Amino acid sequence: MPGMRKSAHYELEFTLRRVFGKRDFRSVQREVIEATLDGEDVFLQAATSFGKSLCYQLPAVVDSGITIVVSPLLALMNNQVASMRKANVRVETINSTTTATNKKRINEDLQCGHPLTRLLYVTPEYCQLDSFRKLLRVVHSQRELARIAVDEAHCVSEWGHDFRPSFQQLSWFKSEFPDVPVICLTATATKRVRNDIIKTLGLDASKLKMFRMSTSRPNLHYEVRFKSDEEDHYDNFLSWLKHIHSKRSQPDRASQLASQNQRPDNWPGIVYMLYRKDCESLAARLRSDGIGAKPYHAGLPHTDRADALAGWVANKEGYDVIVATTAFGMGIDKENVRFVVHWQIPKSFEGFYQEAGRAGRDGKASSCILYYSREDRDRALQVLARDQQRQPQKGAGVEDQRQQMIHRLKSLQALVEYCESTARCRHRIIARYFADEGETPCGMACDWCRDARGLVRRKEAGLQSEEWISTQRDLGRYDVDEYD
Ligand SMILES: Nc1ncnc2c1ncn2[C@@H]1O[C@H](COP(=O)(O)OP(=O)(O)OP(=O)(O)O)[C@@H](O)[C@H]1O
Repeated sequence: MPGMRKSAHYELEFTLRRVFGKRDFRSVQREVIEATLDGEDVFLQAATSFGKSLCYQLPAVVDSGITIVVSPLLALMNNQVASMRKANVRVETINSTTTATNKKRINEDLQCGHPLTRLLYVTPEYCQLDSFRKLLRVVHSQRELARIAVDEAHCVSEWGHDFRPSFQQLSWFKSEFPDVPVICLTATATKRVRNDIIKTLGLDASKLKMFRMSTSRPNLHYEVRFKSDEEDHYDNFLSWLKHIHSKRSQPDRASQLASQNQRPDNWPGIVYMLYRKDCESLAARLRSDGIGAKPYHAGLPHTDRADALAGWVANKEGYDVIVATTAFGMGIDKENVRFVVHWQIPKSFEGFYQEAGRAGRDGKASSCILYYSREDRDRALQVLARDQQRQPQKGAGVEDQRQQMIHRLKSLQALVEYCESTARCRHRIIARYFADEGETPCGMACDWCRDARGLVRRKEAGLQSEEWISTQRDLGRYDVDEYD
């Protein structure tokens, strides 16, 4: 069985340089890779942009057999597949956009029992199909099923209990193939979520190799901007962006950028919205003001989404800013994302950290701005209350769902505290949420550390008072649409 060979036999450094084009391993990458190659089950929790994917991609290249990667989002799968293909690794994905011809070709590769495919990205829903399971049994019988990687493993806990129950069925892998190592990777898991993932996947906690790294992203500049329903914060955002463009357009800077083949207005970023319809209208509004913006959400045709992602990744003119729902985010890897803006308070603390984590993956300073209003806070709480009412009151899984609701509420409350806080470094607040005891270097990389008094002033001027909010709430002013 792959994984029985000891990792010492593999040319890890050579493959890192030759195939992945990296000079050195980052901290613990080597240890994680060695553990999974030695056949251990592994749990890796590390900050966004740490380089978790390499920890299953490199073993897939050096080891024999195929690695199945369970991945939650289409954009993430396509992004990863594209980057592995650039490195000439045989990688495939089966998802809703795979053509019948390609699916047939991939299935035939599996059916022969000795697949040439090194990595196969699939959704948890696909893993439930009998036809796919049958093929995996064939591969396993030939000792060619190298390992199972569960990417963005927190989804097992966060989504598995309600709208994507297939995550809960992933225990099938361990019960069917106990000898095949599993590697779980996530940037965001509280202790409860970690335990839930381990239990759900049927892993033995006492044998599991656990690697927990810091959540800290010191190059991200966190900032909360305050707003209310009374005013449109579009102008605030637009003038901020235009100011950056104009600084980059000054003659010296512009000629420097031109010599590097860069445009002054290529300041790539993502604006996150809660509602699909708002993505299109905001992108159109930005375009009418001269910003190259494209919408991205699950309701758009696949071709439009693929075009938006490809143009943005390639820094193409007209594709500088993606206005997206959370369908775009988790795991997306583009190195020069200079800003992530949340147009409203996101649904969870984890979601906020994940999405903000798309910024600054090249290590350079990048802005993470969250526009916060108390009206949006109340809307988010209303959505939660409504979802709670819709839950079944009896039957299997009720207790799991109840616990899940409690977690969602706690996570949202923690994010509200993050937004309302004027007493602590934002990097520190994030570290505390994830019970991360390591260093949280900030310097001036958050609005509190930069100017705590100014923050208090802006908060007082920008937010509606709690009295006003509660009166409006009683009048039913914060009725909500469905989220994406
Ligand atoms: N050892 C390394 N040296 C240099 N760059 C690396 C190394 N390992 C990974 N990277 C790069 O770091 C970037 C982030 O890696 P990756 O996408 O795997 O992050 P991640 O940990 O999965 O983050 P997220 O949780 O945000 O998805 C990629 O561009 C990758 O090529």
